Amino acid sequence: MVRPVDHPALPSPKIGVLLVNLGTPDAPTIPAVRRYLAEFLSDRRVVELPPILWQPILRGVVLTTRPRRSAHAYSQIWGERGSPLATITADQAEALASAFGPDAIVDYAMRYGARSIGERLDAMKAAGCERILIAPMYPQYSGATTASVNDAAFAALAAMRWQPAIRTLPPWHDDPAFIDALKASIQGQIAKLDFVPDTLVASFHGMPLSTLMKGDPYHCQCQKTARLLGEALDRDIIVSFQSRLGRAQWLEPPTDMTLAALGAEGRKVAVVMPGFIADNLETLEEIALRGRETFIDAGGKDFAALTCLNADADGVALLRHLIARELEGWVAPA
Ligand SMILES: C=CC1=C(C)c2cc3[nH]c(cc4nc(cc5[nH]c(cc1n2)c(C)c5CCC(=O)O)C(CCC(=O)O)=C4C)c(C)c3C=C
Ligand SMILES: [Fe+2]
Ligand SMILES: [Fe+2]
Repeated sequence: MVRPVDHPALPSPKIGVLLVNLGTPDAPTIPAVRRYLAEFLSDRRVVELPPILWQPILRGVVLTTRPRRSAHAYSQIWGERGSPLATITADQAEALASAFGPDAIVDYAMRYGARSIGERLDAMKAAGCERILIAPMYPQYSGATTASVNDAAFAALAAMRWQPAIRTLPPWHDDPAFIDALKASIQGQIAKLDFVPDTLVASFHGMPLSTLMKGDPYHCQCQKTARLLGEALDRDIIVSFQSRLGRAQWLEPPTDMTLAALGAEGRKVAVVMPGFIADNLETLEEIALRGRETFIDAGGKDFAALTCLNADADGVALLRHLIARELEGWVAPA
């Protein structure tokens, strides 16, 4: 068959892997944080109130008060390369660049703010990706996180004439490889502390209690991660939920009250945050800085906030394992 001379050039077929995390402001400033929060908190997967009720509260109250406090929080954790969440996600993608063979492209995107999912999917398509794995970087599934990432990916696809084939990475909250990676990371970090923790707290990002009642599996998946981790480490783990926002009832118990009570009891505490695969504002500011303060103010002395798996060897090996399994049939096993 003869190809018309003006037929558009076609790149050779590739596989794409798109790591997607939450997103972060462009800068630790009030205007940048306001822009970020306006997009984030307008997502109906995140705040499920009808927009006619929520938007006046968001515009009139939340976006006039919260950005100042949040910008200050971000300024305390901002690094030379920017927001830790963005930097670590970039490092994870970089570390995986050649993990799935010469025909696979590994990239990353953010659900909110810069480096959007649509922009990166367009870039992958232009580079010849005919099959793409969307990999939301959340161990536990929730409508507000995993589903929101997948919605945004499929919305971007809706604008494409020639869509790539798509797979999405399932949650891995109970995957033995995740539990093993957490166990190794926690044991390694605890061995380097200058005290021996007698109490291990697993703090997860909170969600409104109503999401559990409506069938969101997030709460159960957090509990299961903590139970399996406790079994693997052969020790009790106290589960708590951080970052309550607004007046509605959230998942309980709250991490700040848990840490205050443990401080008052004189416990030696290590906090792990197995709901995040990369350190971010919630781990570095809310727990490592403010959580420590709460604990010390209540009378506690020994406190450690352990880091997430990040782009450390254990973290990269885990992501490689999870992604390789999902690419089965698309790329030959390594
Ligand atoms: C790990 C999963 C997360 C869930 C579940 C989640 C739910 C959720 N979050 C908010 C509101 C805010 N979250 C904020 C920051 C933030 N949230 C997550 C992850 C989850 N959120 C991360 C990783 C981060 C940090 C991002 C970074 O740049 O480092 C913020 C912004 C900061 C602040 O002002 O406190 C808000 C707001 C809701 C309402 C919600 C569930 C419905
Ligand atoms: Fe959040
Ligand atoms: Fe928070």
